[in-house]
Amino acid sequence: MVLQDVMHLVDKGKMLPLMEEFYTIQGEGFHKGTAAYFVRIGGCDVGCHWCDVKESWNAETHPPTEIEQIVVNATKSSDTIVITGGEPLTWDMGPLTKALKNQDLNIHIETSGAYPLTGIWDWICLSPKKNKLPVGDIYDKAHELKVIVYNKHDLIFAEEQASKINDSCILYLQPEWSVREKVTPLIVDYVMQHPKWKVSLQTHKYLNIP
Ligand SMILES: C[S@@+](CC[C@H](N)C(=O)[O-])C[C@H]1O[C@@H](n2cnc3c(N)ncnc32)[C@H](O)[C@@H]1O
Ligand SMILES: Nc1nc2[nH]cc(C(=O)O)c2c(=O)[nH]1
Ligand code: SF4
Ligand SMILES: [Mg+2]
Repeated sequence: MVLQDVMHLVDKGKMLPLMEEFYTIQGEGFHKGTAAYFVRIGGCDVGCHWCDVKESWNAETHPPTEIEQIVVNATKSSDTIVITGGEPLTWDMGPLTKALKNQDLNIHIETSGAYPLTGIWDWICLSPKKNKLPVGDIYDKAHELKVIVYNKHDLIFAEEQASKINDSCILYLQPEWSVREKVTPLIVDYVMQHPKWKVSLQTHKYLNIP
């Protein structure tokens, strides 16, 4: 396929820069402990300095992959597919999620919400970032809000974000991994004093799984 055709298909969400796919246990948030097939799409310009997948940022380093291929692989492994990245909403998620839905799969997204919400989702995990805030109506649609806590100020940011979210949304505070020993006690105290929040840990890192 010539480059122009590939770019056109990526633009339409029919091909996506695929970084990796793996069958594992959802480590974070509401569905932690549940087996799921992860699809990691390359490309993100949000620039979190503590991001644990910086290799995902440059979309050009990840091969444009036909969504049909992603669906074939996903169908073999699990009923639950987690689309993550990178920032999946960099791309049009309509075609991929429609194709996965046709296979009767549960489709979850991990997103910063920095770009408009596209696609059909059974579960939306919104993890907002200060340097590129969520856009559009994702605050009305998110099922869980997962704020990463790197320092004390992030608790103020968490409350600002919670004030914008829908009433059914489940609220999580998750320690930033590199400072977990310092911030986890802060989060524990905060959740006991503000019990509308729950603690989320990156349990896959404790389990030594992807
Ligand atoms: C790598 S991101 C990809 C999806 C999307 N770009 C986002 O940020 O939501 C997946 C999840 O990991 C979280 N995360 C990334 N780096 C982390 C770190 N160092 N410690 C804790 N959580 C982290 C993100 O906030 C997000 O909830
Ligand atoms: N096991 C596992 N659970 C996760 N939950 C969210 C992840 C992500 O990187 O989006 C992730 C991940 O990378 N691995
Ligand atoms: S938005 Fe997500 S992928 Fe992008 S830098 Fe932040 S944590 Fe990493
Ligand atoms: Mg991860």
